[in-house]
Amino acid sequence: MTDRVGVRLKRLPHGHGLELPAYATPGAAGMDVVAAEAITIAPGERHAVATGFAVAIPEGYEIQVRPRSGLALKHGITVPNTPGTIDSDYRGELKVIMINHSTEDFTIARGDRIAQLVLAPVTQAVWNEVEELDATERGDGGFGSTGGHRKL
Ligand SMILES: O=c1ccn([C@H]2C[C@H](O)[C@@H](COP(=O)(O)OP(=O)(O)OP(=O)(O)O)O2)c(=O)[nH]1
Ligand SMILES: [Mg+2]
Repeated sequence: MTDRVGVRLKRLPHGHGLELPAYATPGAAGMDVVAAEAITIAPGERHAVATGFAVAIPEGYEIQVRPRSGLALKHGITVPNTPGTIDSDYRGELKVIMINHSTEDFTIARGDRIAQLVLAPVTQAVWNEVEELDATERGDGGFGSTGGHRKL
């Protein structure tokens, strides 16, 4: 059974009349979020698209702003800072940064589903500074040290 967590949401004046972010299917991880403004994003350009609402996420959670795969595959439209981070103490308008990686203008109408929001638990780290770290088989090998993407 999926956990459900209440999140306070405040519509801003330009958000009235819009659909609230919603899960498209019962098992969806993300809520599709709609644009509160109409905008055309030219090739290579980016824009912080208004959503028309602000939220107060419970402490211990964040919202991740993720791209929609359909927009990415069909139109080259994605979220350059994916996953965008909405902090639990942020009270400003939630915005979706979108970038057009295609060679054609991409037009967003008010009410279009532009991205998805995932509520996720947050664990904060506390540093325990030490002189030496424990040894491992990998050690400091990284960035392809175990081999490339294709076995020759
Ligand atoms: O896609 C995003 C990313 C961020 N934000 C808002 C909510 C978030 O809590 C705040 C700060 O985001 P982040 O920490 O990613 O940006 P920053 O560049 O570190 O700015 P700041 O110094 O304000 O933390 O901006 C959005 O509305 N959409
Ligand atoms: Mg920050």
